[in-house]
Amino acid sequence: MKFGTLNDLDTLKGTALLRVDFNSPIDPASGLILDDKRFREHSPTVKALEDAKCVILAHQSRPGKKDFTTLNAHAEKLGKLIGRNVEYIDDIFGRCARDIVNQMKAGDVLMLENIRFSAEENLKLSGPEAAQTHLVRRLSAMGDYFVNDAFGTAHRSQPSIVGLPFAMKSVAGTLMEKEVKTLSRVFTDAPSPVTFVLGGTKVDDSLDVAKNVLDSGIADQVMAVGVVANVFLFAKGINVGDPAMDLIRKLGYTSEIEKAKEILSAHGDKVIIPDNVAVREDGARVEYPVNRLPGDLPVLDLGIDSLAEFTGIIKESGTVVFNGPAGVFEEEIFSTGTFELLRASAEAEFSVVGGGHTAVVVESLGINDKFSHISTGGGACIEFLTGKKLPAVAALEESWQIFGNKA
Ligand SMILES: Nc1ncnc2c1ncn2[C@@H]1O[C@H](COP(=O)(O)OP(=O)(O)OP(=O)(O)O)[C@@H](O)[C@H]1O
Ligand SMILES: O=C(O)[C@H](O)COP(=O)(O)O
Repeated sequence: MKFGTLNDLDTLKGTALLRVDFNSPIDPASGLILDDKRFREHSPTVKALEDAKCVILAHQSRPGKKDFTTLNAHAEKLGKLIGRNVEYIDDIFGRCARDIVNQMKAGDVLMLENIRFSAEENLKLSGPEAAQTHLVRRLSAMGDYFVNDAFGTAHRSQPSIVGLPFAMKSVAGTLMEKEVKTLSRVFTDAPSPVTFVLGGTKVDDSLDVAKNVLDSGIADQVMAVGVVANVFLFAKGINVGDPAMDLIRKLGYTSEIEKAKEILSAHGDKVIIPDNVAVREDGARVEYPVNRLPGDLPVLDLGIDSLAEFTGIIKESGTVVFNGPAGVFEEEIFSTGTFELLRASAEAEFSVVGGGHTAVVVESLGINDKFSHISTGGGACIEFLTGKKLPAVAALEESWQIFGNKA
């Protein structure tokens, strides 16, 4: 099945409901939005809708979290970036929101309140169920068509993501289209050899990706770094020490060790694991071979010898997919592995970065232009790479079947 895009719509006039993902890091003290990547990435879609009355639906964080807040600053930031007035209203589908939408003129942009302020948006529902929520019924009555550009939220089965496509004609925005097309290339015509570098702390997701890409033959090799490497090392019978094991336990990943063992027994020769690592000893970076690690020191980065081996393999790769840092890069002495692996990956013919932390590092190193693609998705990108169809994509495809060719 295929989904519709902006090019498939007969007209980009009328009232467009545009779902974006502006969820961004926010400074708790000042309330300032600290990173505008997602704003920059959604701008082309907002611009493409310049003849429409553009009603933006977005979220910031989740209920219960400190950065769960209103979208006033988000409207301001978008306005500055696109050089147009973006009006913000502290309402989602109530009388005030409906009145203001009714008064909009072509070319106006309106940002509704954080859609997760509506309790229903925080439910996990199927598309048809979600289409029956008050939220979707009210919102769909306010627009002529729906544009989903929120790739970063594409892995959530929430009403604005999966319900609106069942209630009205819906298409993907330019960012959604670009993300799906580029990430799909990893599965289809990626230049070989294909190397996945999987690090960071999300061990369960990373092991799912590793299993999918090795079972299916998409990856020629998987490099494990960060906490993911520690789990593989332990699965291989290496004592990574108490601090690393405590962290694995604290993150709830003890059961992942079994999964890592299964991957190693099926594809052991294709899983590349560090031979030497860096630990903190008396406040300094000290390197050890993994089979001579002192049991009481935390493993915080790839060692230099393994780094040389890993960058060598990356340099021979046609495609590199990088998700999750190689160490505690926030501390300068443990940033070498992450920085150097990213610099090497940027040189590959086809280079893709996923994961919020990793994308921020790439931008701070000033090598963002060298990568073929830096995904705006954290969880969405990694779930895509596990080979599952994302709920947002499935809903857009269904929608195109239902409404696509009808006026
Ligand atoms: N060996 C290690 N021990 C402890 N923490 C580590 C280690 N290696 C990496 N990390 C930590 O992993 C964190 C990032 O992991 P995460 O899986 O969240 O990355 P990401 O997928 O790029 O980001 P996001 O969750 O924002 O999408 C960093 O804060 C880093 O300090
Ligand atoms: O940043 C993200 O991953 C998306 O905005 C989704 O946010 P969530 O994990 O709170 O659903």
